[in-house]
Amino acid sequence: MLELKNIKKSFDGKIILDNISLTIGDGEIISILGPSGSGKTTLLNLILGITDIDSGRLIYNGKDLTRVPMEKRGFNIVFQDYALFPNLNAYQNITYGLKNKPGISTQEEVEDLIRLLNLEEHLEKNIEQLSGGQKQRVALARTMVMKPEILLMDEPLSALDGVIKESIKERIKTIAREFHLTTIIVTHDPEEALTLSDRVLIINKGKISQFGKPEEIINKPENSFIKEFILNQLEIKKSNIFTLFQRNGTIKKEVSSEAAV
Ligand SMILES: Nc1ncnc2c1ncn2[C@@H]1O[C@H](COP(=O)(O)OP(=O)(O)OP(=O)(O)O)[C@@H](O)[C@H]1O
Repeated sequence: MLELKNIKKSFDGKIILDNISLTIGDGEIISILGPSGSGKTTLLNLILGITDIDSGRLIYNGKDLTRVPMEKRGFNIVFQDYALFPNLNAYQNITYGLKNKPGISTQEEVEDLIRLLNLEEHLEKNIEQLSGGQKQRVALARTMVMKPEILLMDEPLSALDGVIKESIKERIKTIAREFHLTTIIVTHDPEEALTLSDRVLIINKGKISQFGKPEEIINKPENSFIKEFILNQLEIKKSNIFTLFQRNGTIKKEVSSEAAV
């Protein structure tokens, strides 16, 4: 269990995160959702340990990690740009971390992960020969072989589109379930957050706006920010799709106008 207690962070005298308190259960998939500049990445970095917490406490399974350095927390991150080594092939990237911590994953476990992420055919390829989705899977495998206590992901789907996005989303869910791995994902996309996670943490201007299951957020939005910003975005998306369908003549007029309201 990961507990955040009254966490505060300022940069240059400006409060970025204000009194963040929440508890995340083992094996939960959590999305941190909010507009640009709301403090999502800062919160992820505080949990990871690359940014210091000003005040408040971070507790993992009863142990106070607030001042514990990043490398001793046992959490690991998949960065938005994947941060793969361009001079190494896919397999060398996946197993890179094992050089410093040999034996953390057995050969069999590495192979299982490669299979789970469907990377068998791509192991010999250089990084520039991989598609965005393949790079994302290599980055995920590289992080997973290190058996993180908690998996952190910063905008893992933002560089992907359509079918690839859906397939990576499913793989993240599979990995989290299979390994009973607490997974915390930053996103600015409500649809992504609501379809990927067990619970969604919505932050606005550094404060928690709502923290709940996707159905609670949809059915019981707690304040006007959730209603106006988050649900509005979903409505706009829906209505854009229907407008496009209507323009293409691929949907009946009466259905589209009802759904677009
Ligand atoms: N190292 C830093 N020094 C000074 N200000 C910072 C630093 N890191 C972040 N900030 C500021 O903190 C605020 C929150 O940034 P953060 O990156 O956490 O937001 P975000 O919600 O992840 O935004 P985005 O969706 O645009 O990535 C921003 O105003 C940003 O300029």
